[in-house]
Amino acid sequence: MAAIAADVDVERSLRSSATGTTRSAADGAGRVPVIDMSQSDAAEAMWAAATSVGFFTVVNHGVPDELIENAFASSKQFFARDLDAKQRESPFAPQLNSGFEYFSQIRPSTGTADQKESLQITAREGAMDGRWPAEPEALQPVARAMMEASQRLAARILDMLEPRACPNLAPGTLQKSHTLWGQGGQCTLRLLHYPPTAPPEVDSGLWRAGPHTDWCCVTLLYQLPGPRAASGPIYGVSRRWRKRGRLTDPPRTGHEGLECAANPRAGAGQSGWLRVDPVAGGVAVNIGDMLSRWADGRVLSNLHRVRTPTGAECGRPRQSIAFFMQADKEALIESSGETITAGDYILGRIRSNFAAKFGDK
Ligand SMILES: O=C(O)CCC(=O)C(=O)O
Ligand SMILES: [Fe+2]
Repeated sequence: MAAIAADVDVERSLRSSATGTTRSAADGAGRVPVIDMSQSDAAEAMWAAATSVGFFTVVNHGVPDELIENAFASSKQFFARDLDAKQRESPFAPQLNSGFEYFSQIRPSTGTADQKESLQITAREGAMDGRWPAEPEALQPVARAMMEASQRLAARILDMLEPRACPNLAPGTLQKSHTLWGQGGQCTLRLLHYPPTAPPEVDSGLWRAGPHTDWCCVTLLYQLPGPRAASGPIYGVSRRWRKRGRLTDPPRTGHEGLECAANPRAGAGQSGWLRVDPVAGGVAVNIGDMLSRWADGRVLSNLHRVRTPTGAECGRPRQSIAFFMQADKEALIESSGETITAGDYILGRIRSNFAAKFGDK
């Protein structure tokens, strides 16, 4: 499977350079583009973002504020439970990409376990049987609703990118290839919790999430502060800060730390890491390897990572929610390189991150 090996090699090649520098946001360079989905030029702006940094934030995206808030609340309650209960009620099934995992994802770029716990919910028939946690009770219905709203948004995004990214596909192919809860379903909602880090662990060589590319077509990444923190037309910046002319550096909450960089395949070398700080009312979006393959490289996935907290950020947790738009198992990802089913592709990438869970050496 040359396709899988090539994509994993991009991550592995970072081992010696994974600690590249973070560009300061003070000069405005630290922000990824914000795209207003309600504007008529949204598709144009999205194409520009997808073919440069590969990361952007969408606003007016249609996912209800209250749903996002409820999802974060249920997630918080779930992670506050005993480790034993989480493991017992939601056993991790690596081949299904489903269940609860605790400090067990080893990124090829680092060789160390991400400092996080996560609940993976894959929308395939039977995948969550015996894996839905009993508490909080609201988690299952909220997660299902989040999946539906996220899949709708991701489908809109794919529709907007498809004519330029995959001109040879029949219109609508991308969105039709991503279904929820069928036998071949592979879309995954991931609730993430990065526990507080104590100052001595800083510079330990550990990452909240080591540098990687995503395996999917597109990822929607919900960050905190959530929707209600928006207080004015300049997304993510409170009135008080705007008055003082501080447009690019809103108050820190400790939930920050996500950074992105261009894919080394872009040929521009390592261009440096940009901050993808939470934008109130916005959802961060990034291009994954599956879309990049389908588009024959017309769009590139990007690297991203969650750095370890420093200074005053220490002692604070990070919560995020990711939705991975991954094509159904039988979907054929055709490219000029190798044609591979989406099922084989995802399985290969899971294996590269959870080798021990498969009993691999
Ligand atoms: O928590 C985050 O923001 C990043 C999560 C992520 O990149 C992933 O799970 O693939
Ligand atoms: Fe990711």
